[in-house]
Amino acid sequence: MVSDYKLTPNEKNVLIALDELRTADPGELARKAGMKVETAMQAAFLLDENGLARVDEAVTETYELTDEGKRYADEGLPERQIIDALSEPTSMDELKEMFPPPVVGIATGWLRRKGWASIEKGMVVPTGNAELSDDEKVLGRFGDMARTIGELEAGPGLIKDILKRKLITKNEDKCRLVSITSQGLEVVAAGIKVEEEVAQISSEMLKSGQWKDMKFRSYNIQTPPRHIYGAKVHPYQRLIDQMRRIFLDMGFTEIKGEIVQSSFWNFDSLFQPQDHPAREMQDTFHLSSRSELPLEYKDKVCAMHEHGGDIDSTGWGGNWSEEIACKDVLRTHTTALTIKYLSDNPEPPVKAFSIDRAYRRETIDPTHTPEFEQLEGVVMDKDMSFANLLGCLKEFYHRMGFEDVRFRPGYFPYTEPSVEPEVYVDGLGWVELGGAGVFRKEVTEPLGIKYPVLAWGLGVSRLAMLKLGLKDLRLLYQSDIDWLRKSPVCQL
Ligand SMILES: N[C@@H](Cc1ccccc1)C(=O)O
Repeated sequence: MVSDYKLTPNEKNVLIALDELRTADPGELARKAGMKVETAMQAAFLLDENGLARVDEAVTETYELTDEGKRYADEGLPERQIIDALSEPTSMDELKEMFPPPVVGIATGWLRRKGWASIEKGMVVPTGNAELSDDEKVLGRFGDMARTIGELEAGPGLIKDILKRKLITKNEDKCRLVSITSQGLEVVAAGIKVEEEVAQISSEMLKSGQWKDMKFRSYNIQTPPRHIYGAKVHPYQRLIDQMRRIFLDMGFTEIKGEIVQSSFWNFDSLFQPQDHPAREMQDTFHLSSRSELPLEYKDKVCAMHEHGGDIDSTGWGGNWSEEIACKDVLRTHTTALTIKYLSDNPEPPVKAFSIDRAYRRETIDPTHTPEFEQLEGVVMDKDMSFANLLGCLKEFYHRMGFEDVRFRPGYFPYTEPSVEPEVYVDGLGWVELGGAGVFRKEVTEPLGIKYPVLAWGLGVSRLAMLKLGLKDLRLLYQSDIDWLRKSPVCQL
């Protein structure tokens, strides 16, 4: 048994109060023990842990009248209002003149159900028996207060019917009850001495020697401390920063750019045909604004699309429309940024990356959001080869902690060859993480780029899901405080 010397003065006072009350709600208990409710409950929980008291949680359900319910409680239910006004068979049309049509609509069904009237050939015929019905009795018992089902003297079926009519709402109130256990009673019976305990020693006490006669509160090193959650960087931002760091460490320059891009930079400069399905309304956010087309490139891009320009290519054929190219879109990939950057910086070497948002018309689900981050990068230099591309991506994924990386053949209108990098994750297998390739001549030539360009666009949120063990990527954007607190700062 727990002997009383281990109890704090608050626990002792609460126990003494409980000895008299036996069972009490927090307010009562605090009043009796002469302390604040929080202090009393803190002590009650400690007593509960030691088996001297019990804290129970109970849920009380109460019901309250809605505005409509209040009105009917005063004026009578629609069926009551109607039956009181009828002395003889009356047609529905007449009723609708006497009462607002919604009231008539609601009432007729109930008139029949309650046996107050029958409906015969469009006429409402009173049966002559319209005693106070159970639901009316219940409505009458509220008197403008929240009531329990017991106070309302109603069965669950009746309450359900009235809830369905939206005349009342249900509230659930949680309340606690503290009661003393037999062990607690024994402790009180054995006698409790309440002594002030000192939690902190002061220099005064030391100087005066007072401390010798004082009782000090002992430490309980078993009590789990309250969790303290320090401020920290959002886990998703932390991963983004880590990816950025890796590319900066590898000697890349970070580039930034506009979210709104012309179709020219988002699609045409990347040799994406103007009838490409990705350009359709259902895939892309189209804007009503337009941009000027860059004079130095537009004719060359046009020639490349229409007939392959001056290189050994057939182009896509047909007419390339300036009208389509100047329409603005929310960038559907960050490749729009890298291609523009390359056209501004055609001299080798170029090593650039961006980590930023892209926008596509996706229906939101656990693995899709209309806004998402991409990690885009390009390397342009003399003698760059496809093997350099694979090496670069492998290095990145290794630095992100993925040991096994492989590449599957892919297709993008702007790269040849094209690949889709995949990493191996225990329990999931190979997971695809974006696209990469070497820019086609059809892309580089009109922009005056003379050397091979290695390019990639990687999914960032997918990588974050893998690193953070998430099944739903929406969590990355929702700032769920509980998840944020629990997510560790160091990922192993
Ligand atoms: N832009 C492509 C990725 C990609 C970028 C660069 C080269 C090849 C592919 C996408 O969004 O899916």
